[in-house]
Amino acid sequence: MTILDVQNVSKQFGGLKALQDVSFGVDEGTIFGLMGANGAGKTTLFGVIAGQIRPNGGSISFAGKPLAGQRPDQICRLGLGRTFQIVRPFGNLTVLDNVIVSAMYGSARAHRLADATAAGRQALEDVGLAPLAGQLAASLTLSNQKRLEIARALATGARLVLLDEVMAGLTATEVAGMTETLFRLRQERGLTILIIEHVMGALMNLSDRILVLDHGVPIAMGPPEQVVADENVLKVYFG
Ligand SMILES: Nc1ncnc2c1ncn2[C@@H]1O[C@H](COP(=O)(O)OP(=O)(O)OP(=O)(O)O)[C@@H](O)[C@H]1O
Repeated sequence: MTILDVQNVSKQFGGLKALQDVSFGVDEGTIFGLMGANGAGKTTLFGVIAGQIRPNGGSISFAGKPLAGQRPDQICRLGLGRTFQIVRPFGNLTVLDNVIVSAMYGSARAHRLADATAAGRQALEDVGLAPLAGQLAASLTLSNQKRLEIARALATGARLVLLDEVMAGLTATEVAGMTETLFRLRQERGLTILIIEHVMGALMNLSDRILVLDHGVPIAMGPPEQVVADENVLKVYFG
């Protein structure tokens, strides 16, 4: 079943066409990769899907519901969460308090502190941060801050998460650990993941399907092995 349906989405910033007629569908419980050089439009596409950027054209539906005109908080409560390239935890709060705040905000609608705490603890468990629940978020390593970002998205009750470069700046061992965690989230939680990643090996390994953007234009889409052999992709990456 298609959980996210993007049809002919376009976005211009003044004269710059950041996205041109972008269409794709993401099946529930799959990992969908977004690939493209710096400035290709990947983060803009995340912003449009999450309701932070209004597109100039096209339509998006999530779990069968059109997202047009919905605010980011409304989209979040429908079960669509995102992380940002630059991690933004509440540094002065503990790891657990960070996810409790998310649980109170999102689709899980945990109004009682006990429910929010349970949802938060589960999210920390899911990303392997449970042992660090009592630490201040600011004291975490970059790798664990990225994990906390994912946990915050999960704690909102997200069924689909948009992950923006969660591998950036991590060591090879940390990348392997993160890859394993994302596979487990898909397997055990049935989570659907849309992922932007410049760490190519990880993107190829993780993704069921990949969309390649070049200056806002979709140039290839398919399974990783098909996309890396695509003539247009080779031209853009290797000239
Ligand atoms: N708010 C904005 N105002 C004007 N131009 C913007 C804005 N946001 C993005 N752009 C431009 O739109 C284009 C696409 O940017 P975007 O950040 O989506 O690319 P990206 O593929 O995510 O790049 P990166 O891999 O570097 O994060 C770029 O040329 C960028 O400069």
